[in-house]
Amino acid sequence: MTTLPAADLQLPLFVYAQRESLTGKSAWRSLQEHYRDRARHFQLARLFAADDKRGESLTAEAVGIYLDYSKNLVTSETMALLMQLARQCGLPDRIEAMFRGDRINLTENRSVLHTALRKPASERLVVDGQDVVAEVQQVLRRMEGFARQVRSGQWLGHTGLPIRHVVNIGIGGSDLGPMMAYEALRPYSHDDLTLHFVSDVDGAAMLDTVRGLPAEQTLFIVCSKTFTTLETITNATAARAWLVQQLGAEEAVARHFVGVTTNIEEAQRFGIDADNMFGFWDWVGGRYSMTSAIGLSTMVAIGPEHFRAMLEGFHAMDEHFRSAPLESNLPVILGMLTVWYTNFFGAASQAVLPYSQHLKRLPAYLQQLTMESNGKHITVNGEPVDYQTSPVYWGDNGINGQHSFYQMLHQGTQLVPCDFIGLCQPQQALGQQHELLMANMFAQSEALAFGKDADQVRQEGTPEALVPHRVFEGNRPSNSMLLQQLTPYSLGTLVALYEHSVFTQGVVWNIDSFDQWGVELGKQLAKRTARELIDHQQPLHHDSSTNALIRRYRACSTATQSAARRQQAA
Ligand SMILES: O=P(O)(O)OC[C@H]1O[C@](O)(CO)[C@@H](O)[C@@H]1O
Repeated sequence: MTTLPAADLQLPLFVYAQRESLTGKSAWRSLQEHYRDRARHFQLARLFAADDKRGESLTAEAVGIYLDYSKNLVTSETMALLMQLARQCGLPDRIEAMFRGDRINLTENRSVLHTALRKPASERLVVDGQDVVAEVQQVLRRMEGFARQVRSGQWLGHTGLPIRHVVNIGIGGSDLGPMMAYEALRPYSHDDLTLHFVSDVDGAAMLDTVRGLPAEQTLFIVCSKTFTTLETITNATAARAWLVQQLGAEEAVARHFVGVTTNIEEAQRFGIDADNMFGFWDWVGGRYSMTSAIGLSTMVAIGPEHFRAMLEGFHAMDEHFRSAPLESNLPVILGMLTVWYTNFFGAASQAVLPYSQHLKRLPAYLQQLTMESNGKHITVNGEPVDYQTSPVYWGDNGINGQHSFYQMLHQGTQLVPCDFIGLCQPQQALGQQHELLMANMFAQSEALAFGKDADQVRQEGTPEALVPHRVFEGNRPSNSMLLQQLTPYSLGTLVALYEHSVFTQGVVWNIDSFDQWGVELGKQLAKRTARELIDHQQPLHHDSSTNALIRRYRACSTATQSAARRQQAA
């Protein structure tokens, strides 16, 4: 955690703080009027009936992603007002400031340069006297050398055997991106290598993973930006003990552990060899780090060439975000639509529904990206907001969702804008199953938008008593995104699309999307509580609920331990 002297914060705050509150801006007030007088009465069926080109005009396309936002509760007037709001919030300048390396992470006084991680090697970006692109490329080349050795079987374990299993130990941004990418790009993965991910400090996670793994062919990649995260260090310590016990030699650690971190000293203290360390920089936020060395497991799985293709996809979307007019800028459109539903329709959540088995971890990845970034109620000026910020992002593989929570999307009482994501071509075809999959995606967005009225239900011969139950009101908004195919490149474009949508929202809400102070208190309390759970003599000074829970836990665990001892003795 960085604690900054107040003086350090003066300059950036002065530059970026918005003097006029969001709700005082003229575009905000125009949107309020627009909502009150017109938009809250919008009916998608009527909007489509009035304009037979709507399904083609309210679309945008860039770097291989086709975005259809016509099934949203908007008109071209709404979109124009939203873009006006984005401009009044200074979005174009803020985009430039981020790409330039200004310290836009105000509360930590840091640049935000994940976009530099995917810049082509031929470019330069000098920040604080350092060419960050050159530094990035240097680490990438080391990662490539290492990945090639592991993939080709040249990197040998302690007993001289090649690596067959790679265990990524990390949590949050040091886990979710690599895990999501591994799932998404399985068809690109090396046949002889299996990746595993351990994040949870629940011992079951590590035990389940190592059970049956051949230690002599297993490599652990310990990923932690700070190298102080309790869960990761605890799991890495357990993994090291397991390895040493299995192979009977402390020296084995050098061939079976690599570290990815910004905190080289701490990783060395842990026992990771300097040669086995891959660094990155404090200007890469954890949830924005899958294109840094945190992506080492991804690179080992899919190979350096595919990893570079993924970086190119990210970069293509970065450039689009930086240069396209706001009106046709995919991340801006997506971000401003979220602002529209959150702040004017009062939507509290946003569903992400990929129609792709391989994108099944995308919603989990996006939960951290969106909510750790924008789940805040204090503006960069240090004042509480008087409007809502991040909605709850949630979702699952769309087809599975249809048989689980879509009932609520269609007939529940809450408005839940949906992002449908589909592919024109499957990674691997199986008969006509892809057509069936995509038919479902198109059908769901159509059903949500247009529903089915009582007359239609009656015409189907439905008994009168059931009619109200079988009516679909429709008018439920969604975006549909089509990618040609799921490739390393297109995955990069998709993830960068959401990164920049989150940025857009954060700029409008005038919050720092790049800190995460809200995770600290729980961590501090857990440390103290862990001591109390281990040492039952420690006095308890919590509230009465927490004290009672701890006492109950102590009693249960003591009883279980005594029973286990009795069983052993018998
Ligand atoms: O990579 P680290 O430093 O272990 O942090 C892991 C995760 O923990 C968090 O700091 C939240 O506690 C995330 O922002 C981060 O991605």
